[in-house]
Amino acid sequence: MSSDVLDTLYSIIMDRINTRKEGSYTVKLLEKGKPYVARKVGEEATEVIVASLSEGRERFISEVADLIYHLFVLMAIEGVKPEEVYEELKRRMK
Ligand SMILES: N=c1c2ncn([C@@H]3O[C@H](COP(=O)(O)OP(=O)(O)OP(=O)(O)O)[C@@H](O)[C@H]3O)c2ncn1[C@@H]1O[C@H](COP(=O)(O)O)[C@@H](O)[C@H]1O
Repeated sequence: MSSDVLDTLYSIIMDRINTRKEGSYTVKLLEKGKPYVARKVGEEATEVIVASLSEGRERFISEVADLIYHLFVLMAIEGVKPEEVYEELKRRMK
């Protein structure tokens, strides 16, 4: 997965948060609050597990994408940029 795609996704999420664009799912999530978004990340992770165990490759890819999107919305709420996570991952590289 290219980090360009992840960086672009994060930029779009930040744009939605800053402009409060009408009809935006990201804004809808934001309005529900951090605990809701955090729970949503948990739900999406569970859906990844179910897809992995019983729903096939395409469904698994789709659920991973859902998880990444919701995780990025939670990161935006926490004020954590993807670069900070990349740095942490790089630090762990052996
Ligand atoms: N990558 C995504 C993305 N992945 C998943 N989703 C949404 O996440 C939801 C997940 O589905 P669920 O069934 O779990 O949730 P739901 O029943 O729709 O909603 P809940 O009431 O449970 O919260 C769906 O509504 C999807 O449309 C996404 N929504 C937006 N994006 C990206 O975010 C950008 C901004 O989107 P908007 O904020 O909608 O403009 C888009 O350009 C995309 O790049």
